[in-house]
Amino acid sequence: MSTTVLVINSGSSSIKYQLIEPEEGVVVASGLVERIGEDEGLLRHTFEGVDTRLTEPVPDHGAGLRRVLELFAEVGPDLGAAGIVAVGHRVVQGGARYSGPALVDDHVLADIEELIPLAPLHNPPNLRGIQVARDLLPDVPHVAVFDTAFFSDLPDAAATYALDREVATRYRVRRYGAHGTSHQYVSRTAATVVGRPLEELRQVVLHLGNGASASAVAGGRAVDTSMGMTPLEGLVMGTRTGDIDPAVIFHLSRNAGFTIDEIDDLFNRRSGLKGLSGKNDMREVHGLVAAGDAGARLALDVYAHRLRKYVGGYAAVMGGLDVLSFTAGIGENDEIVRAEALSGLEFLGIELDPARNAGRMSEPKVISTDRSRVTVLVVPTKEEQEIARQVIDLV
Ligand SMILES: Nc1ncnc2c1ncn2[C@@H]1O[C@H](COP(=O)(O)OP(=O)(O)O)[C@@H](O)[C@H]1O
Ligand SMILES: CC(=O)OP(=O)(O)O
Ligand SMILES: [Mg+2]
Repeated sequence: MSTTVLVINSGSSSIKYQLIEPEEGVVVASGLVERIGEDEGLLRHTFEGVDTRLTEPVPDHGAGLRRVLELFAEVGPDLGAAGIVAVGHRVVQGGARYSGPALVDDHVLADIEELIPLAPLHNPPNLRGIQVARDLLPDVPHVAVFDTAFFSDLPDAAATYALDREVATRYRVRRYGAHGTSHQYVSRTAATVVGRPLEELRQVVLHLGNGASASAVAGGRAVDTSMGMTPLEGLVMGTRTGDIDPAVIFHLSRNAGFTIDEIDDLFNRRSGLKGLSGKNDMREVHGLVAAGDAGARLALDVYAHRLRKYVGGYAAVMGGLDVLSFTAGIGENDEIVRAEALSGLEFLGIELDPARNAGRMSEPKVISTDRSRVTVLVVPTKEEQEIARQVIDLV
């Protein structure tokens, strides 16, 4: 029986999981619980090429994870006999304390709980996932792998808000970033794909999923990233505003009678693509655009405009650009967004090849022309496999 790691990625409304043989890079089983907390939850469990799909209410992340472990017992593989040496947990916010993975103990749990204000949508389900998994699999080590770790040594100029220093220090207000496991994996993989040393490359990574973020990676080190103190800042996302003038908060509070919680809900859950078009899924936005919907067209324009600003800004931060990679649900699958995000950036040396850009990618692929000065790639992210690798390194 080979060594396996169970990886649990508890998102704001979903749980993704994989049972992985890290040395061989083999995914033994995988699955997804979506729409947690809604009327009907969706579950998919894949083992030996067979998909088991279920629709049933999943009230919260604890219930979702218990159901996942039942599915392992019902459909296989048997977790007791699967050779699990550790469980890896994605945790979004590790604050300034964690620059690498950590063996979960009571101190680490207390830290994750204490950091909830800095990732209110993500750390609570992450914490719940760890608690339930520890109860159900008490005999193996559990490891937390933090989204913020890759950004823990961001240059001060990029990490610091121009805010009163005493207030910022006392309340730990700075930029922590997120999606770091993905940005790290993709930037390292991109160097391999272009066949050049990581140390030589100035890279931009665009992680475009439901949450979305951009990073500038110079010589393998993150030098800037678009998510800030929380995963609300930066790019336009499925339901989040990304960058917005903070004075909008004062305005809505003073002049429109919104409470702080209502503004939080508005910015995090009712904005972004959903706020502009009514749909948070990019596939549905395209459907509306094709039917001539003006709100959806504007949503796509705002989305692409924001991306172009970040690409240009990060090229300026690094004094040039060698490699740009797209990843995550939209980045891997959406040729229209990829093309619109880079249109007009020929002056930076970016030239997309329409034929190479066409279609959905499940393997790393070059999508720029041979004469493009910047090599543009699609690199499917493998957050779960990267987490498993870091877990094995630690235990
Ligand atoms: N074929 C596709 N074309 C365009 N967008 C897609 C496609 N498939 C998925 N997406 C987008 O990817 C998003 C999910 O991305 P993913 O990286 O799985 O996000 P998360 O990890 O944040 O849940 C969906 O909300 C949708 O907008
Ligand atoms: C940090 C973050 O936004 O994560 P996700 O994309 O999984 O919501
Ligand atoms: Mg994700």
